[in-house]
Amino acid sequence: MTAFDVRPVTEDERRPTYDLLGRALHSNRVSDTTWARVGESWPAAHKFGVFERGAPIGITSSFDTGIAVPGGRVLPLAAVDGVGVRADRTRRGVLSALMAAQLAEFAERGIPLAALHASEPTIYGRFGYGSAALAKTVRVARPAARLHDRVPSGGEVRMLTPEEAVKEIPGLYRRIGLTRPGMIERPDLWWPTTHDRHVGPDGSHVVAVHSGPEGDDGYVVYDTVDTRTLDDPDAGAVLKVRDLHAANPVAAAGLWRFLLSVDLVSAVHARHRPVDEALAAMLTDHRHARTLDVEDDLWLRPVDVAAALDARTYRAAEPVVLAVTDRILAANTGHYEVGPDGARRTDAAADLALDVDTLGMLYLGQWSATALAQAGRVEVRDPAAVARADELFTTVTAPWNGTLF
Ligand SMILES: CC(=O)SCCNC(=O)CCNC(=O)[C@H](O)C(C)(C)COP(=O)(O)OP(=O)(O)OC[C@H]1O[C@@H](n2cnc3c(N)ncnc32)[C@H](O)[C@@H]1OP(=O)(O)O
Repeated sequence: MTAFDVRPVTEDERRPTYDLLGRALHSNRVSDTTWARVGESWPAAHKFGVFERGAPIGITSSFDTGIAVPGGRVLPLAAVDGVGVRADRTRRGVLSALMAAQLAEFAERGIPLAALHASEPTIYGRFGYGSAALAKTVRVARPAARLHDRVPSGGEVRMLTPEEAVKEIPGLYRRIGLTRPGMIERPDLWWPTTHDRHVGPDGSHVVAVHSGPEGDDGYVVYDTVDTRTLDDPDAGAVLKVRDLHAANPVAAAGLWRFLLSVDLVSAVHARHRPVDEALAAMLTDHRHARTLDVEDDLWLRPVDVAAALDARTYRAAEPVVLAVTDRILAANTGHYEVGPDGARRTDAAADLALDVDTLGMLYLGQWSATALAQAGRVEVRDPAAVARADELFTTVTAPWNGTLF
């Protein structure tokens, strides 16, 4: 493999590296107008590039934020929001060099966890990222879907103007808080593309807010796609949910009740929803809410294994000793005792052995130790330890990220 010279991106290289990423992801070259709007979301900080004759051929980017872990603590997170290699320079180790440099920098800065959304699931395991939270795509039939009588009710829904949405939604997301393991804080630099997310590229998105006795406590961003054709003039529109967060069950029910009440809509389509969202259970006939797909959502990389393991809570069970192998950040390789009192390094013999990417899969509670052992990802040295690890790592609420970055 060729050794590539990885270095931090400079201020002047922000736009060329943004263009490189856009090209790698097959989006159109960014116009001056778009760059004026989204450029501030692409600072030089925390970006690494590989360059040839002054031009970037590979780029990796991240921003600092916080992630909720089981038990509710919010840990520093490096959110990897862009990785791309120029098409004529792929498969010769550019990404590998970028990832190694980026992970070393995260470790040096003492960041315990890194995360990303993967364009393809085969890429990131080798760098220690594991598929840690899944998400589902759900399609609700309209007007057939009806909420049953006992679904919580109360409060009201009001629609915002685009200007109000841009102003109010960041604060509302913050106030709603990180209600599930895997959710992240959305820093200021994430929001400028809110013009695209919350207003829509051409003002096509709708934002509605739910208010309860304590004030605003939930919101939904959606747009509609007209599916009528000459052959099917009654097809109506499909309402696509882009972003929906609620602080409590009344707000969640109120937002879904609103979505299901919008006229001239034949289906409500929501991608990237929590796998255990109770929508089907809210309906009189739960077949009117079909899960179309379950896909990998958040990929998590323990950067400081000891700190990450010690930061989450565990359910009551006898401790287990994990032997963790990390081929990139070698300092993580070692044995860790994990129990209800936390986690610490140990010299004791290991009950279970796993690579650091599998630890990423286990960490937020999405995958059980049993499933990971059955899949050959956890090597079982003491069979009794598998059930203990299941109990320790299980979470009542499924993890979910819910933020596109
Ligand atoms: C977090 C995000 O931003 S997700 C978006 C990721 N970006 C994209 O998908 C844009 C399009 N793709 C690209 O830019 C590039 O192909 C990248 C970034 C995915 C890979 O970059 P490369 O420089 O080719 O990766 P590199 O040469 O270091 O490959 C490392 C290993 O991963 C494998 N690999 C890399 N990309 C892929 C892929 N798309 N599918 C399967 N294997 C892959 C390589 O074969 C190599 O395997 P090996 O170690 O067994 O030899």
